[in-house]
Amino acid sequence: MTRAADIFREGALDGAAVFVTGAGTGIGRAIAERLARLGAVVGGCGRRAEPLDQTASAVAAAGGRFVPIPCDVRDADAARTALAEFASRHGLTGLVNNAGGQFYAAAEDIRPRGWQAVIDLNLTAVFHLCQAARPLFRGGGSILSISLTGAERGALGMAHSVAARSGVAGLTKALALEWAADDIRVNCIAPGTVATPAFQANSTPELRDRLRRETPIRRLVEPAEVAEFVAFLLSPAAGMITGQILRVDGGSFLAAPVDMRPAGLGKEAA
Ligand SMILES: CCCCC/C=C/C(=O)SCCNC(=O)CCNC(=O)[C@H](O)C(C)(C)COP(=O)(O)OP(=O)(O)OC[C@H]1O[C@@H](n2cnc3c(N)ncnc32)[C@H](O)[C@@H]1OP(=O)(O)O
Ligand SMILES: NC(=O)C1=CN([C@@H]2O[C@H](COP(=O)(O)OP(=O)(O)OC[C@H]3O[C@@H](n4cnc5c(N)ncnc54)[C@H](OP(=O)(O)O)[C@@H]3O)[C@@H](O)[C@H]2O)C=CC1
Repeated sequence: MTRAADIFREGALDGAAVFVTGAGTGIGRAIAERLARLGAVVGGCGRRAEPLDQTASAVAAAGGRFVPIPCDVRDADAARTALAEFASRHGLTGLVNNAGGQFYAAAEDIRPRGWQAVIDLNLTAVFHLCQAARPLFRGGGSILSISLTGAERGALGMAHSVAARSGVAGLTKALALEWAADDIRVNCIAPGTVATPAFQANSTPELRDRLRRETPIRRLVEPAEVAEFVAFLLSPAAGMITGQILRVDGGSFLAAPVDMRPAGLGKEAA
C-alpha cells in the first residue's frame, strides 16, 4: 500500500500563498514541497539559509515556487517583517507554524533558560506570527500549528514542550472563535513520532523501535502524511473545520506514553 497519500489533483492550491516556518528540513520541508507541487507559492523561514536553499532547489526542480526568507521566529519583529515581506509580494492565504522542538529532560532538570527557550519557540513565536498574519489575510485564511500528540494527556521528559503545546491548543481555540467571523480558520495538527533527520539525530534505533511498537498502527508517521493533511486543511475542502486539534499519530494518543527522560529513555512508563 502507498503510505504517503497523494490524493489531490494538480493545481488544487493554485492561487494560494502560504508561509511555512521551519521549511528547510523535515516536516516543514515536506509541507513546503507538497504545497508548492499543488500550485501554492510558498514562503519559508528558518534560522539557517542553507536548508531553505535546499528546499528552494527541490521545489524549483518540480516546477514550483518557494521563497526562502531566513529569520528566527523567536525574534518577533524579524518574524513579522519576514511574513509581511512575503505577503506584500504574493498575498497570504495560509500560515503553517511548524518550527519547533525541545530537548528531553526530567522536569526537575529544566533550568530557567531551557524552559524559556522552549516556550519562546513553541508558543510565544506561534502567537506573534498568528497575530501578524491576521491583517495580512484578505478574504479569509487558514492557520495551522504543528504540535505534538499527547500534549493534552501529558508526557514524560517533555514538561516544557507539553506546556507550550497545550498553550498552542488553547490559543488555537481562542483564535478560531475570535477570527471565525472573518473566515480565518485556526487548527492544530498533532503528529505522533515522525522519523525526520532531527528526530533520528536525537534518538536511538532502540527507542525508535519502542515508539513503533507502542503505536497502535505499528509504524512511525511519514512527513508526507503530515504534509497531505496540511494541504487538505489549507484547502476550501476544509472550509468548516476550525478550532480543532487533529492527531496524525497512528493511534498513539490511545497508548501509554513512552518515557523520554534521559534516565529512562525508551523504557516502560512507570
Ligand atoms: C513520544 C515522544 C516523541 C517526541 C516527538 C518529538 C520530536 C521532535 O519534536 S523532533 C524535531 C524537533 N527538533 C528538535 O527538537 C531539536 C532541536 N532542539 C533545539 O533546538 C533545542 O532543544 C531548543 C528548542 C531549546 C533550542 O533552543 P536554543 O536557544 O537554540 O538552544 P540553546 O542551546 O541556546 O539552549 C537554551 C537553554 O536550554 C538548555 N538546554 C538545552 N538542551 C538541554 C538539555 N538536554 N537538558 C537541559 N537543558 C538543556 C541550555 O542549557 C540553555 O540553557 P542555559 O545552559 O541555562 O543557558
Ligand atoms: N519529528 C517528530 O517526531 C515530531 C515533530 N513534531 C514537531 O514538528 C515540527 C517539525 O519537526 P521536525 O521536522 O521533526 O524537526 P526539524 O528540527 O527538522 O524542524 C524544525 C525546523 O524549525 C526550524 N527552526 C527551529 N528553531 C527556529 C527558530 N527559532 N526560528 C526559525 N526556525 C526555526 C529549523 O531550522 P533552523 O535550525 O535553520 O532554524 C528546522 O528547519 C516541530 O515543531 C516538532 O516539534 C511533532 C511531533 C513529532
